[in-house]
Amino acid sequence: MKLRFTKMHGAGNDFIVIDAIHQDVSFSTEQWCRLADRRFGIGADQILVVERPTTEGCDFRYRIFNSDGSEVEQCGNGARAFARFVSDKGLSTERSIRVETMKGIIAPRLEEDGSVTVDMGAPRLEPGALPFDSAGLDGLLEGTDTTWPLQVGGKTVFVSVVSMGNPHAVQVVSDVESAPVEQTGPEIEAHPRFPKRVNAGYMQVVDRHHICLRVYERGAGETLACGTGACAAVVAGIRRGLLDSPVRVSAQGGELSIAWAGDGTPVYLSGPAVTVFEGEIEIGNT
Ligand SMILES: N[C@H](CCC[C@H](N)C(=O)O)C(=O)O
Repeated sequence: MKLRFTKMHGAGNDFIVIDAIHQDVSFSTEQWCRLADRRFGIGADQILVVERPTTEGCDFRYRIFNSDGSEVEQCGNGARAFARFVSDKGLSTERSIRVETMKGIIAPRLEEDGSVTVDMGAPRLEPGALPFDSAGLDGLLEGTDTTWPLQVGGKTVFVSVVSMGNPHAVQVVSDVESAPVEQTGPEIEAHPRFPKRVNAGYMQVVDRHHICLRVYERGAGETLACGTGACAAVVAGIRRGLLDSPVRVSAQGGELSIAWAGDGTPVYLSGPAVTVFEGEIEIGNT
């Protein structure tokens, strides 16, 4: 079958976006992987699928597939691209929309300056939300209840665990450029204390309103930016008394802005959403 798609990115985190309202899109894991493959397919970190809503009061349903074919709960950079896509394609005439995901409802808003701001919902910090197996660990590091000692590469690293719908383990490093992302990212992603795996964040605190961040993403490897990773890092930094909202997040692919007013309130993610090209691809039946 011929599949129409749009290639997009948000701060270098790149996506294939598919209108599944006007196309039949029910692919196997292998087909998702082939589409995302940078040599045998189109190439992307994630594939974003636009569907009709199943929840009252929502405008769309938003499904997310990592490049390894795994379907996941949330994608922050993708939410901005999603909002730009449905507007540009005339699927919505509203500047603000409500979108249901596997884990909750998000609300992207198209801004006058071309950026997109997303209400990503409230973070969850209890280990069971990720899930994270904290059995036998003494998590109260520096008086926080989000930071836990994790055995990685024969050493103990202290990670803050935050769920933005999807799971994040964020550590503070002195310099992101020299952080062991490639060496320890895969081990943290697949760590047995994260039964559904985890996104591994490495955050350098520049000042109380600015961090640099790298993320080794679950199911995709290191990406040039990670929206939910930026949310999780700022939440962790604020709770550890290192940051004050709003926070500028410098990723390798661009800048994001995060605002959070504290426990029980939503995290707001702002940043770019760029269309790169439109395309069609012939995809086999298996
Ligand atoms: N790899 C993530 C999904 C994509 C998140 C990221 N691209 C973002 O912008 O939030 C996971 O498996 O939870």
